[in-house]
Amino acid sequence: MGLKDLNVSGKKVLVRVDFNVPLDADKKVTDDTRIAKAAPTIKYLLEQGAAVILMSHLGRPLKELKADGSIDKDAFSLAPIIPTLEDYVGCQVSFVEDTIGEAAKAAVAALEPGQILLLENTRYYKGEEKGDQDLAKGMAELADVYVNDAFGAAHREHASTATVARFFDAHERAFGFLMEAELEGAERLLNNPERPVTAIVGGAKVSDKILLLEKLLDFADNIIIGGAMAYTFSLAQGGKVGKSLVERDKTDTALELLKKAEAKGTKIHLPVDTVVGKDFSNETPRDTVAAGTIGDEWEGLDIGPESVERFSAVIAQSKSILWNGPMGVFEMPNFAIGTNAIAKAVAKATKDNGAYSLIGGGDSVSAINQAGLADEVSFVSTGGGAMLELLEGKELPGIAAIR
Ligand SMILES: Nc1ncnc2c1ncn2[C@@H]1O[C@H](COP(=O)(O)OP(=O)(O)O)[C@@H](O)[C@H]1O
Ligand SMILES: O=C(OP(=O)(O)O)[C@H](O)COP(=O)(O)O
Repeated sequence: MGLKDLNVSGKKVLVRVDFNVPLDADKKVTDDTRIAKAAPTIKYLLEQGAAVILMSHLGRPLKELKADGSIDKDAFSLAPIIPTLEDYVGCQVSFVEDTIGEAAKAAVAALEPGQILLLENTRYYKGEEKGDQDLAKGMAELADVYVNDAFGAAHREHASTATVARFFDAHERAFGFLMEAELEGAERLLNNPERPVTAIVGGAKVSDKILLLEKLLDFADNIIIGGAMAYTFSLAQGGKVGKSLVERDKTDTALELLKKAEAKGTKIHLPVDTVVGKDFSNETPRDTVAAGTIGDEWEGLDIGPESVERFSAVIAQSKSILWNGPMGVFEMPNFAIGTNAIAKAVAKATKDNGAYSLIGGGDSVSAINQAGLADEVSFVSTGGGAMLELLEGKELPGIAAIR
């Protein structure tokens, strides 16, 4: 059922959004794409006379607990995003410091049609990531209607993205406008993409994404690997990776992937050089070294110039391009050069070669915005892992639950 088919007038509508946005040290939103893209659904619901209850996760609070084992509420509260959200929806947003329970119920009871309430981070509850029934029931009790517009989290079978939908009848649940647009954006890559197809994968979520790469072998002609992902491959091939971010238990997976790629005729392109730093800061001393020769005191923070040249040549030949995951720590200007150069190469292939280019992922979108090239690619997706899994041919849990 589409959003416009729902009867929402005078109803309380629970909307799962993905407001997992990057925040700086002052808690300012540094890239508001996910908020901007969720706004049309929220505004439509308000115009129809609904009271809107928003819920989202932010980061991974249970994986980064404080020393005393408690949740770091200064780091993971959704409250700091409110000013940005208010700018986009054009009205005040109230906030409750819980996702379910008495405080949330009271805040919802006070909510009038045309008003918005934001619930606190869904991941403060252990049950969220387990898809817990009781937690989902607590969420469902707050509303008459459920809308899922959190494409970026649609690959997670969590209480707020999947389980909760099952507490609503078919005429009480729908996708939001962003979710619909994302599915359309993926369509062109899913259905007979023009070849060669090149997937560019980088970023930091190595264990999340390394298994997805195997599925991409069926889909892509070329896979370019950069970011932290590349060091796990380098280590697997016997290279020295110093202090670089690696996942040692994934080296066998990496080697198997290289073998399978060869058997399937998919070309894997790994960096041949890397920019290293002494520590994880912009001002740290830096150097460029051959891949696999990183000294013990150094960590890889960007791809090097020779890799940029080789990757750009592959991108220039491509007719369909999927990119998730920055090539380096682009948040630090000294290590953003590789990511910016690849962004330029993707924009150029789109313009000169008529390639269809899709870029997805919270940080990847932030990187393309930072490079000033978001308008020069074909489609900017709010999902990274979600988009990769969709293109893998999976029905995402967040989508299945609505359907
Ligand atoms: N070599 C590297 N070492 C450490 N972190 C890296 C490296 N390269 C990229 N990153 C980090 O990866 C993060 C993005 O990863 P990820 O979450 O997988 O991407 P997305 O949000 O686009 O899906 C960025 O914050 C970036 O700084
Ligand atoms: O940022 C997200 O994913 P992405 O990094 O793949 O774009 C989503 O909000 C999902 O977050 P998660 O990977 O912690 O489940």
